[in-house]
Amino acid sequence: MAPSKQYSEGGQLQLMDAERIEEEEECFESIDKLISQGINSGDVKKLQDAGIYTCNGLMMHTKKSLTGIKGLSEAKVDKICEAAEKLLSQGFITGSDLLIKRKSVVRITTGSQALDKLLGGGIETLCITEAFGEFRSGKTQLAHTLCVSAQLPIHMHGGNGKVAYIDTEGTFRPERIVPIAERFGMDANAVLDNIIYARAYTYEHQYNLLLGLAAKMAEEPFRLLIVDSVIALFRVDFSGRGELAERQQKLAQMLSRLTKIAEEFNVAVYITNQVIADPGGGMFITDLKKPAGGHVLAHAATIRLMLRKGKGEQRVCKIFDAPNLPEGEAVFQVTSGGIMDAKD
Ligand SMILES: Nc1ncnc2c1ncn2[C@@H]1O[C@H](COP(=O)(O)OP(=O)(O)OP(=O)(O)O)[C@@H](O)[C@H]1O
Repeated sequence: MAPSKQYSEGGQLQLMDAERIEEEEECFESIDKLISQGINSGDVKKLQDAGIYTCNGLMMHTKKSLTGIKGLSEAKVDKICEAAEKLLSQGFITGSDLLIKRKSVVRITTGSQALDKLLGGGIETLCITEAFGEFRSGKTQLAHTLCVSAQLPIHMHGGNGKVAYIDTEGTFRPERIVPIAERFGMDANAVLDNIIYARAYTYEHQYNLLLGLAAKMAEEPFRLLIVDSVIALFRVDFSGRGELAERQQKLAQMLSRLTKIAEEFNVAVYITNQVIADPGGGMFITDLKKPAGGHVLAHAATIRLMLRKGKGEQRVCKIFDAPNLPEGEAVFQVTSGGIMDAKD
C-alpha cells in the first residue's frame, strides 16, 4: 500500500501507511458499498456523477432531488434508499449514544490559547463556525492559521487532516502559510501540499465547487473547509430588494450544503462574513454594525464570532451566538506567525 503523510511529535510530516489513515477515517460508508446490497454499478456511477460519494451523503438528499438525476427512476431511487438505510442506522438513537458520537468532534486550535479557551478548545468539526467583523479584523488571518493548525496531530490540538479553501475575494496568500507553518514546527511545503484551493467568481461556481468537494473528501482525510467570504458573491450576483428573496433562498441552499459536508465527513467548516450597517440598531449608537446574510445565515451557523480591532495588532473576539458556550470575549494578536495570544 502506498505510504501517505502523517506528523511526528514535533509536528513534522512523516510517512505512514494509507491503511492506518483509512482505519481512523471510517466515519462514513462509501457509496460503492451499495453494490453489495444489489444496486448495479451503473447506478452507483450516476450517483457519483451527481456529487454523491457516501451513503451518509445520499441520505441527506430528498427522493425528489434523487429522481432529478438523469437515469434514476422513482423505483430505482426507492431501491437505492432502502439499500443505504440497511447500511446505516439513521433512526433515533439514545442520548448516551449521541454523547459517544459527539466524542468524534475534533477541536482545532486557533493558535491563541485565550481564543481556544473561549471556544471550548478550538474550532469544532461537525458544525459551521462563522467569523464576522469589519475589514482587517483578522477573519482571513484566522483562516490562514487554521489552514496550518488543522494539519497538526490531534495531541497538539490539531485535526490531523487536509484543508479545502474556497476564496471568493482573492485574499488567500500561500506565502503567509510559510511563516505560520514554521511557527508550528512544520514543513511549509508539505503543509501547502495538504491545502486544496479554489478561487470562486460567482455564487454558482462557489456551489459547484462544494459539490465537487464531496468526491475529494470521500477519498482523503479532510478536517477543515474554509469559505472566505461566504456571502461576498451573493451580494454581487444579486442586487437590490427585488432579488433579495431569491438571494436568500440560494444562500440557504449553499449553507445547507456546508452543514451536510461538516456532518458527512466530520469536518470543521469555517466561514467568514461581512458586516453591514444596522440602521435599526438604536437611537443613540451611531455606526452600529450587524452580520450580513440575515436570518438564513444566523440559523445555519452554529457558532457565530464577532471580531473587532483592539489596540495595535490586537483583535477582540466575542461569542455572538453559540449553543453551548458561555458569553465572553478573548483578546488575541495577528503576527507573522499567525494568530497568537496578545502580548500586553
Ligand atoms: N504578516 C503579518 N504580520 C502581522 N500582522 C499581519 C500580517 N499580515 C496581516 N496582518 C494583520 O492582519 C490584518 C488583516 O487581517 P485580515 O486580512 O484577517 O482581515 P479581514 O478581517 O479578513 O478583513 P477583510 O474583510 O478586509 O478581508 C492586517 O491589517 C494586519 O494588521
